[in-house]
Amino acid sequence: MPHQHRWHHPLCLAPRPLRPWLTESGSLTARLIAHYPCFKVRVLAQGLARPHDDERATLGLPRANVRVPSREVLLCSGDTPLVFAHSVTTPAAVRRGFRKFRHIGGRSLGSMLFASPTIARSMLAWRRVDARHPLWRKARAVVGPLPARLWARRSVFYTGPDRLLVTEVFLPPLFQESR
Ligand SMILES: C=C(O[C@@H]1C=C(C(=O)O)C=C[C@H]1O)C(=O)O
Repeated sequence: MPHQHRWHHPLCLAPRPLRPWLTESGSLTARLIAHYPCFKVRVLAQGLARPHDDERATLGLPRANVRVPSREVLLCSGDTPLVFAHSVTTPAAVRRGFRKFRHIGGRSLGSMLFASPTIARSMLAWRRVDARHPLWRKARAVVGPLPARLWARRSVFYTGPDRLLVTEVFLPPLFQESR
C-alpha cells in the first residue's frame, strides 16, 4: 500500500477553526447545512474514471488502468466553494450495495449514506495535500488559486462486501475564519 502511510498527519497541525470540520463523524453535509443556509452541491463529474494511486489499494483494485465509478462535487455556500469531495467505488458495488450512487445527481451523497442503517463507516484519516496530489490539482482547476497546502480527510463506507471511498478537501472559507 504505497501511499497509505501518508494518510495520518496529526490533527494538532491543522488550523484550529478547521478541526471541528475534520473530525465531524456524522454527515459533513448536515454540518455544512447547519452553518451555511445557502448550502448547495455542484456536481463536477460523475462517471467512470481512473482512481488515484492512494485509492486503489483501499478499494482492492489491482490494475493501474482500471476505471471505476467516480463522482466529484463542490459543496458550496451559494457560489462560494467550501469542500471539494471525490468519491470512488467499484463496478460491482454500484450494482449491489451502492446502487443509488449513480443516480444521486445534485443531492448530497451524505443524504444517501447516512440514511441507510446497513451502511457503516470506517475511521477517518487525514493528510495535507499539495500540488503533487491529484486532488489538490483538481480543486485548483475548478476553484482557482489555492493555498499551497490544504487539509483533506477520507473514510470508507461499507455495506456487505462493497466499499465506497470518500475524500474531502477543505477549502479556505473553512479555515480562514472561525465559525
Ligand atoms: C459523505 C458525505 O457526503 C458528502 C457529499 C458528497 C457528494 O454529494 O458527492 C460527497 C462527499 C461528502 O462531502 C457526508 O455528507 O458526510
